[in-house]
Amino acid sequence: MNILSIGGSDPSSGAGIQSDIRVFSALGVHTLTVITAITSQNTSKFGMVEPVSSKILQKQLESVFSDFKINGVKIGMVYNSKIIKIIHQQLKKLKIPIVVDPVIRSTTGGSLIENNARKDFQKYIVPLATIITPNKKEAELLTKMKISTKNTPEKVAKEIQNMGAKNVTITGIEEKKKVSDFVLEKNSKYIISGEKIPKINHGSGCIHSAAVVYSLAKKKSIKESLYFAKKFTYKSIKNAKKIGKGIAITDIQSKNKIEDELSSAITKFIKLKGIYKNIPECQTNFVFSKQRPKSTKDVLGISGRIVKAGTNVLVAGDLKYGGSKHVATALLSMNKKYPGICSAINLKYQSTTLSKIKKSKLEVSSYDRSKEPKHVKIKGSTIRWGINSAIKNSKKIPDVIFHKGDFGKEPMIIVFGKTPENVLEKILKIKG
Ligand SMILES: Nc1ncnc2c1ncn2[C@@H]1O[C@H](COP(=O)(O)OP(=O)(O)OP(=O)(O)O)[C@@H](O)[C@H]1O
Ligand SMILES: Cc1ncc(COP(=O)(O)O)c(N)n1
Repeated sequence: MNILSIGGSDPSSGAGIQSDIRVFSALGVHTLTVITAITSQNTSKFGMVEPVSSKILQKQLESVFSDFKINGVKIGMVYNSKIIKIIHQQLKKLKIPIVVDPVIRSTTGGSLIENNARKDFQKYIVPLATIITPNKKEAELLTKMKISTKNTPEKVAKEIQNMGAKNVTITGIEEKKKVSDFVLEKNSKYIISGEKIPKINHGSGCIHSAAVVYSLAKKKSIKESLYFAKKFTYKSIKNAKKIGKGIAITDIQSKNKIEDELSSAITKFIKLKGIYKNIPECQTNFVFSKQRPKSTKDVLGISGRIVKAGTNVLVAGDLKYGGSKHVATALLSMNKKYPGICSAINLKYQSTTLSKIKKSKLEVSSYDRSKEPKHVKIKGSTIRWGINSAIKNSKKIPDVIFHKGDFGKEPMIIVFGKTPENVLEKILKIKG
C-alpha cells in the first residue's frame, strides 16, 4: 500500500513529513512525500519557513502521480495560496480518501500558513477532505467562532462541513481527566473520549491524521478509522520521549520494536561473563509485553528456553507471543498492579545472588510456596498467587521476587523491569 503525505519538512522529525514517514513505516506502508515547505524548528523553538517554488511542487506531484497507485493522501502544512491552488488542481478529481490536517500554528507557536492564504485554504483545500481533523484551536481559527456552550463543537463542525469537508472531527477537547474528539459525519455525530495523558507533546495531531488515512486506505469506515487513530495516538503520546531540550516527541511503538528490544537484550544476556551460573535447572525465559497485556498471548517470550551447555549459554527456540507460560504469567500479575513493568526474566536462586541483590539496593520481595492455599494449588495458579503475595509484602515496586522452593519445586528468582534493557541493567548488579 502507498500513501502520499503532502506537507512541510520538520528537521526534528516530531511533526510534518518526517513524522508521517515514521507512522506509515511502522504500519508497513510505503510513504510517498511531496514537500511544500522547509521549516527550521525543534522541540523548543520555531525558526523560519521557506516555501518551495511552484515549479518543484508541481514536479514532485507529477513524479508520484505518474508512477504509483496511491491508496490515500494526507495533507498537512500548505504555506501559501500558490501552493494551495496547485494541490487543489492536482487532487480535485481523485477518488481516494484524503485527510486534511489543517495545521495553522505549531505547538511551539510558529505560523504554518500565511494569514492571507487562509481564505484560499478554506476555498480549495477544505472541500478536498474526506475528513478534516482540526484541533479545537484550529477549528476556531477556521470558522472564526469560539467554542462555547452557545457555539457547541457540533455547530462549529457543521460550519466546517458547510465549507465542503465531507466529515469533520474536532480533536483535543479537554475536560478534567478526559480528552475528547467530536465527530460530525454526513448523517451522524458522536464523541470519541479517552483518558488524558498529562503531557505536552509535539506531533500528536500529525500522528492522528496519518493513522486516520491509513485506516481509510484499508477500506475501514470513518468511525472505525477514528477509533483506531485515537488508540494509536494515545499510545504514541504515552511513549513520547524528551529527546531534545524542549517538549517531548511522540513515539510509535511498533510490533517490531518490541521484538528488536527483546532480541537485542537476549543477545547481550547470553554473552555476559559467567552468566551460566545464573541459569536454573528448569532453564530461563526472558519476556517483554505490549502495553496493557491481557493474556500471555500479548507477551513476547522464547518458545523454548535460554539453556546452559557447560559454561556456554544458548538460545534454544524462537521469539513468539505466548512463547512463555511461567515468566509471562508472573509478568502479567506484576503488570496488573504496576502497568509500567513490561519485562521479566527468571534466574537461578542461590544465596550468593540473594546477598548481591540485598547489597545492590534493588527492591526485593519474596513469597513462601509452602504457604500456598490448597485451592490455589488445585487451580494451578501458583505463580499468580505467589507474585501477588510478594507484591503485597513490598512497599515499593519490587525489582526482584524470589521463592525458596517447595517439595520437588526448584527455588527461583524473577527480575522485573520496564524494558528488557532495564532488566539487563539489574542483572548486571546481581549476576555470577
Ligand atoms: N493529553 C492527551 N492525552 C491523550 N490523548 C490526547 C491528548 N492530547 C491529544 N490527544 C488525542 O490525540 C489526538 C490528536 O489530537 P490533538 O488535539 O493533539 O491534535 P493537535 O493539537 O493537532 O496536535 P499537534 O500538537 O500535533 O498540533 C486526538 O485523538 C486527541 O484526542
Ligand atoms: C512541518 C510541520 N507540520 C506540522 C506541524 C504541526 O505539529 P505540532 O502542532 O505538533 O507542532 C509542525 N510543527 N510542522
